[in-house]
Amino acid sequence: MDIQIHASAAPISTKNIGIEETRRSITYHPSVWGDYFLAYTSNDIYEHEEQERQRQKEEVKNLLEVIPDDSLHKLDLIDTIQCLGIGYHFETEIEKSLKFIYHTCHVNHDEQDSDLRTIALRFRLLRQEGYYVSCDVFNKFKDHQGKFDESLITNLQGLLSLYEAAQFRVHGEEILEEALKFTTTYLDSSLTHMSRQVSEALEMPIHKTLTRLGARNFLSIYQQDESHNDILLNFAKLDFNLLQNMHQKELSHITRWWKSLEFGSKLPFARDRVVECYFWILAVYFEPEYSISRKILTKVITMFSVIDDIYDVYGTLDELTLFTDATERWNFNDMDELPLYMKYCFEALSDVCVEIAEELEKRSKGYGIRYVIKEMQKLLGAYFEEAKWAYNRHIPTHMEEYMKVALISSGYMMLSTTCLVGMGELVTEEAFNWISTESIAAKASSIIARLMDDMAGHGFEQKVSAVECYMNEKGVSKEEAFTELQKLVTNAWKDINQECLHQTVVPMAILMRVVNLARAINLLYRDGDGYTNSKTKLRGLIADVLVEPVKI
Ligand SMILES: CC(C)=CCC/C(C)=C/CC/C(C)=C/COP(=O)(O)OP(=O)(O)O
Repeated sequence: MDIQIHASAAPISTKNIGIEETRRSITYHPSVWGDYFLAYTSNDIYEHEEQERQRQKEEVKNLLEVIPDDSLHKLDLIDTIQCLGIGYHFETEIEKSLKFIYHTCHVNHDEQDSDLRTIALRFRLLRQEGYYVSCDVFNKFKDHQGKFDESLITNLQGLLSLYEAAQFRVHGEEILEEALKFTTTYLDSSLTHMSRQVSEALEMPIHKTLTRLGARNFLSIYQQDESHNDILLNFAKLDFNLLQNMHQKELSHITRWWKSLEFGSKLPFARDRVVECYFWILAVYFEPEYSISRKILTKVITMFSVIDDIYDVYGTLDELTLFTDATERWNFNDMDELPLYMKYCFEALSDVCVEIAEELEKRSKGYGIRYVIKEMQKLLGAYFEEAKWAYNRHIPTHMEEYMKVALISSGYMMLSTTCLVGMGELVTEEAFNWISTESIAAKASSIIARLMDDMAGHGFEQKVSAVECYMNEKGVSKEEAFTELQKLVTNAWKDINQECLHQTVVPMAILMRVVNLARAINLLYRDGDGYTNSKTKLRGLIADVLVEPVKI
């Protein structure tokens, strides 16, 4: 762990004590990347590479057209295309095929002659697309005692497919709970030629995998598979590298913005994690059409990382009161009372908001800025509430009291709302309204973010967390609290799965941003706070996606 908490860390009353002595302080490790990405200014994609991409894309499209929708090969082809991270090129074709597959498998009840692998694969591909398929399709794999048939344990492909399908379970689907236990037990103990694929799946199922990381891993697994298709493999490699080029260039631009703020000298106490923030947002959208969204959301999350450090670490209670008041009024002319470091921060945040407003105006969606700023203000208010708890050494007596504030302070409601910016025609006032008030998935994603962050930070973060609240309220041990909070995280995933099966007022493309936010937090926080301590695991993941090209 690379965080050092200084001796004067405990929050204390500021009365009669010099401001500097009352400040909490934590030393974070410096940026892993520094100016590394600045160099990628002009790695333009050459015309001949773009032409080659188009040519190869047509070949893959032909494959999709040639294989009929009622053939089992079609399921495999769609799955491979999606795992290789190139599904975004063929959304229309895949959507059309899955629609056909959904209607025919429903109407014909033709499950009788399909094996476990096929049924589970079809189930997953359809649920991924938002189609409800009953989990009763797995009943036939149970024995007369109502348990999964032991003979299935030699069918590794089937088990793996069932394991991946079970990730899409919603509340009350007992058979999928059993399926998950059954498959995990046997996959865990399997040692076969499939072992790399199995161990990667156990580590991170497809449902929770970030598209770019998943593509990178699957590319090497697929390449080693003797039955691989060269058309798919070559296109996926080329596309991976061309996208990487584009992302590097964006990151160069964002690094320049970050350096221009000079926070390293103006707010030296704050975490310097702009590259990690970009990676976080790349998980939310990686496609070329969302370049502006990525730029904006990376700036927003980077700003809130600094602001989080102001509230959690550096700011005194008096300063935080002034800052919260000023941001509540959102008036940049009345910053005189703020300490200089807060002025710098507020100015930078305001500039980002002006950029957001301009972007929305360009597309005649000017109303969106109201929603964005309102969510930011709610977030700042929640940060302030938590700072007061810390200063007053208050631990909420009930989880309900804590979660009311902590769900907002997770920042995920604000990010879910702001991620609509730059999403073009998909964005409507209804969508803004729905995400910020009604979406079950956005709330679930916030629960996942808050609880995973609290479990990861337990024991060394100085702020109140769900772990202490739960232990206090229920009178249980830390271990029991972790088990229960983990269950809440699992349930939140079921909420997300459920909402993705309903026809909501927003298109699936919007809902997927919220799902992707949950995937990002799961990756970054499941083995501790991988964001703050980004020198080890996260550094490698960033290198895989943003530094190392795939060997052609
Ligand atoms: C993890 C999380 C809740 C992320 C929400 C998204 C968001 C606004 C990210 C900005 C960076 C940030 C505050 C990371 C969490 O730091 P931290 O672990 O110090 O967060 P905390 O102060 O809320 O515990």
